Amino acid sequence: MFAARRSVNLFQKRAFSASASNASKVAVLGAAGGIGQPLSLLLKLNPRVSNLALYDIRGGPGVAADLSHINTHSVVKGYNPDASGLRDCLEGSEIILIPAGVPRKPGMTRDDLFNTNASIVRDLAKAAAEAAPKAHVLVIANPVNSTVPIVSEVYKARNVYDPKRLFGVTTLDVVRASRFISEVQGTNPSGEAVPVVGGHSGVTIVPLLSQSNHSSIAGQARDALVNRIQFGGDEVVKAKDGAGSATLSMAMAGARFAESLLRAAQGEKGVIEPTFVDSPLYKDQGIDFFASKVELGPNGVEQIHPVGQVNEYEQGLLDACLADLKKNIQKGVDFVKANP
Ligand SMILES: NC(=O)c1ccc[n+]([C@@H]2O[C@H](COP(=O)([O-])OP(=O)(O)OC[C@H]3O[C@@H](n4cnc5c(N)ncnc54)[C@H](O)[C@@H]3O)[C@@H](O)[C@H]2O)c1
Ligand SMILES: O=C(O)C[C@H](O)C(=O)O
Repeated sequence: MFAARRSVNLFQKRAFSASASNASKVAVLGAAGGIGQPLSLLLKLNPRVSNLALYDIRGGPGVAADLSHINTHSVVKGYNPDASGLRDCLEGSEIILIPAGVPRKPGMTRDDLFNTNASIVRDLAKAAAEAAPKAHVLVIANPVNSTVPIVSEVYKARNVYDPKRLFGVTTLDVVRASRFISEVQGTNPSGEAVPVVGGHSGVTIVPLLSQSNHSSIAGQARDALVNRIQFGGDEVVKAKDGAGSATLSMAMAGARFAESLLRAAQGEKGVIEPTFVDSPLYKDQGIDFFASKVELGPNGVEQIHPVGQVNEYEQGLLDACLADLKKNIQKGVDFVKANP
């Protein structure tokens, strides 16, 4: 009892010192949605967040009023798309998370969302480039392989592009990978780390089991596990049966990534997350964005880790990934060029 009380007190002290010296405004665009609501809840519980700004085309102020009753120190405010709602939401933000956009229904690919989500992300990026050009932008809206290049093109057109501050959120892929491998191996998922590189859709999701604790998994067991990690999103889409895709696990993954960025911004060294960023790794093949482990720092990307040693099977996965990724990225770039 005494020990429990003591650890709560220590947590509160740490929480206070982090917030006292570091005011961090975090904005969520699409905050009233399936991801937006639980993500905003987790951010409200994060002592590193001082201001939480919640925007949606409908429902932002309602979600904000609800969360604002939670007795953590951050101030929560909701915004509607009236005259200056989006701008006010964005101004002063250190981190902008974008889960705004439609989710998949059974039978759809993430690319099938492009026609709707491309313009949503483009317009939000335009507003962010104007109101908070130095914020870290975390793109959750699918298809991530294309929406991240859309944001970069919008920022480039306004001469405010900083490749170190733009992130496609691929955290859910490693969250799933560690969970799925733990189920197969009967281990604790928190002790499992499976690097996942490439992009965020189907075959562009490349798990590197040879770099995990279970490098000897082979044959059908390996194929089944790789397939489950690559198509884990489909499992949820199917189970929700028309009511959307992963929201709760995604909220956890998005909150974890935001927390990692805040830890790095507040001076912690060696914070590493997988993320889809402007990357030198395959630029020689015309592929400007790639997900791999990235060390985060106060200015965003500190160091992009290479893919590392892969086996022949994984090289095959990578080859398939790169072919698709190139097309997905180009589609985003072309969209902004044709629809600035
Ligand atoms: N990166 C990932 O790993 C990952 C994981 C899960 C889902 N997603 C994607 O996240 C997106 C959102 O999923 P969801 O389940 O939360 O969908 P949802 O439909 O439940 O919520 C989307 C929200 O966005 C809002 N919105 C729409 N247009 C907007 C605009 N112009 N400005 C602000 N808000 C706007 C809607 O009002 C809604 O509240 C989808 O594209 C989905 O595919 C990505
Ligand atoms: O599968 C989806 O469409 C949503 C998301 O990208 C996921 O991986 O769960």
